[in-house]
Amino acid sequence: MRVNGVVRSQATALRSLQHGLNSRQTWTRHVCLGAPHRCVSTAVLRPVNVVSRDQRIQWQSRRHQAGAAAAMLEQAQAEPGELAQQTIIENLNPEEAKRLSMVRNIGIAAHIDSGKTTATERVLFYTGRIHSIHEVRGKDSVGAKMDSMDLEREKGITIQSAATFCDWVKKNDSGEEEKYHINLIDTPGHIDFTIEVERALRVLDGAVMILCAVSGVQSQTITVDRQMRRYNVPRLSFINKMDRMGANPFKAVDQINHKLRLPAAAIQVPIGAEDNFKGVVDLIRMKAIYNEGAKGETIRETDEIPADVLPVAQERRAKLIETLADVDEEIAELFLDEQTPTPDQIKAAIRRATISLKFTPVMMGSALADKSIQPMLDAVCDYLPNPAEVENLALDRRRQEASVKLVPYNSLPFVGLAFKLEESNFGQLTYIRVYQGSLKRAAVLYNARTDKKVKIPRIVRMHSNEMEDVQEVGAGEICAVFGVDCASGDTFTDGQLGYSMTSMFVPDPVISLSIAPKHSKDGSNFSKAIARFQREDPTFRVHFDGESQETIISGMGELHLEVYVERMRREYNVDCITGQPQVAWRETVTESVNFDHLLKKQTGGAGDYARVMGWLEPTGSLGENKFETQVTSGAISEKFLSACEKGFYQSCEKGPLLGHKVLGVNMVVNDGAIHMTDSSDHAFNTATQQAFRKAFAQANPQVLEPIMKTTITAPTEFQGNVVGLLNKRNATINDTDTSAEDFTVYADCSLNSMFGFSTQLRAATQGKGEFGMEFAHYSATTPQLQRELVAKYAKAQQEKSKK
Ligand SMILES: Nc1nc2c(ncn2[C@@H]2O[C@H](COP(=O)(O)OP(=O)(O)OP(=O)(O)O)[C@@H](O)[C@H]2O)c(=O)[nH]1
Repeated sequence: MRVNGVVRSQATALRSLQHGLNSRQTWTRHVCLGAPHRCVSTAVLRPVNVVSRDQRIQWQSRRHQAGAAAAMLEQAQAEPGELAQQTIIENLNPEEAKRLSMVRNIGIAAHIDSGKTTATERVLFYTGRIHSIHEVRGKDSVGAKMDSMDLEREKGITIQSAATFCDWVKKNDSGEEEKYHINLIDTPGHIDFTIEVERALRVLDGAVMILCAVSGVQSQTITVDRQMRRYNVPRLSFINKMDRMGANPFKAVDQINHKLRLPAAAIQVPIGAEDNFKGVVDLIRMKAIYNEGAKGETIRETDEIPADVLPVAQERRAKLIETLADVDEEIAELFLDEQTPTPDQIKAAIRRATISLKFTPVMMGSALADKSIQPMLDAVCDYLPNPAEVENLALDRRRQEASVKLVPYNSLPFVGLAFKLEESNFGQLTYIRVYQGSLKRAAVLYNARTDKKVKIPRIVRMHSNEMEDVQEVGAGEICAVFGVDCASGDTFTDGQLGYSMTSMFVPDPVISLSIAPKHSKDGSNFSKAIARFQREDPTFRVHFDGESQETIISGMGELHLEVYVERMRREYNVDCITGQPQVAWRETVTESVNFDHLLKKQTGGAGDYARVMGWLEPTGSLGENKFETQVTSGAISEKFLSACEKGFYQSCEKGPLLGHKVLGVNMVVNDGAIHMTDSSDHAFNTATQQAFRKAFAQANPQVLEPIMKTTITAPTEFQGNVVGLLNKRNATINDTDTSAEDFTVYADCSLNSMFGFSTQLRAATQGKGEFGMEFAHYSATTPQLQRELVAKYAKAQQEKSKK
């Protein structure tokens, strides 16, 4: 309570200081509110009227920030979760609150080919960041700004997320122009590049989820939905491709409600559709909005809603209010009192409900036809949170990992997260989200993981593959820095705080293949490329299999690995030979088995002697392996025990059944014996590995296979065919959503059974079906498959040993 007492008295002092500042007192007061002497004292400095007004404001703001910052830090640490950050900021520093209220950090995420890059191109054009529009796979062969990699432009897909920023000038409710600063990340749609979406959503405050007006919620929309939920990201939905034949935005709205189980309502209705799509009606203000000019750059708003659209607009407006009443108390009360909310009340309710993740407002347009992108930008500013409205937590390593709120306040000690690494022509580029404090050029930061100091020589703001140097980046913003050696997901502080932020979810790779450079002269470039890709992409893993003498790369899917092989050729001039893609099998044990193993080689010269005893057992979960020592007799020294531990973990890298990794195994060493001269680290390491192999074979070992959460969507007439395909693959169907036109099946399928599925699905649905897969968990294979795999591996081993 004492802590709270101090905080409360500081808050009171700050309120009176605030009051003083607001009433523009003639004398400044010196305020000191930090530990260890927390004091509030007044001291006459000098009459303010002898300095310029600007300087006075600067002083007041600086002094105010220092005091306020100290109190806020104290409060954020003492009472995590108790005060809304918005309240802290608004109460303590109106200038900071104003700055932050004009910042939006957003991502654009969607199913493949929904138009994310095309929409982003319009956003950049309308905000003046680019001066002409280029299409994805457009005839001018330039390609969209955000698909800067050659391979992206050729394939017409986004492979890497690209960051950019722009300023959007928007009229507020009083008709005044306000400039919003938007940091934007365009993410790939393919599940193979899902880490790009994960890390973007980890650091963004809001997102625009794009859907296709014809296809609605698709398999990858469901994955993106899951990812947005994982990081609590509020979102707007934008139904794109309203110009396409068969566009049906209301079907998509229903699907968001039913398939994603997220309350959604249209806040616009279309004027015309398909070729005749002209614009939208804003249901909040009941105005028709049209894009005019060669590239839709001029917005014309009118009160005249076409007569044929008016009934739909009225009906959908009523539906919007009804949906809001379900998720917002203020609207619910008005609804119960049979009052019609005002446009301001509706907007405020949409903002509250969107930020609290209870609702998504749905907009519609056509990026390709340059329609309705500007209202989407207005909505980003109106309904998505600013950095101060999002709760970001860190763990305080100096206080038993207590969780603390980060406050996006420039004068607080710096905390930032390195969320993405990228090699550039000027060296390694590290993308950082600044959560607290500001980042200045030449600042010295500490890496919370390694405790190493780094100096920041250069800070840039990214605009796809171009960059703009800046001296400082404020709290709540996104930037990139050069010259920082770190891993993706590292936290940086200025050394004052022992904070560390939780990182993003990194899915396990599920597919692997062997790879080698075609020509031995390319060895060094090959290694360089492999090292770089691994540093940049945590889902791309590489290991060298000593036995087969092969380099094995693993990733999220065939396309993922294909892209890296292709990038080696283009960017490093290395042609590669690759093996067949293989499932990333795992191995485990299902029973507990005791072991007592003696390694004894004492025939002349220095010998090897080590005896290890204990047991091998399943950990109970298919997670990390564990090694325990319970040697009470002193039979094995600590030094040799750590050699045993090493031997155990080495064994887990290459399981005895198939040579794949071992999961969920616990090895306990509780006794053993040493020899005065012949025992060594090497002997204990080897003895442990031998004991492991023997015990593993007796502990009813089991091959595990990756099970994929699979979502398949197709027109309803093909439901029977699709279910038939799944049954053939022994899939477990968990759920089905059926509508008049299409259906979605949610199933668990083993990855091994899904090779070639896309071709068969295409054949079974006349090319109209699509599917998405995401790793769910490992599960035991059938005994028959296990026998086949083990036999195949044993045969391959025998052949190798004959050579
Ligand atoms: N008819 C129509 N086509 C569109 C529209 N927006 C985008 N497209 C087309 O859809 C295709 C995919 O567009 P992209 O912008 O690359 O889609 P994306 O979501 O960024 O794609 P990935 O990042 O690869 O998942 C391109 O051929 C676009 O020209 C639209 O509003 N109407």
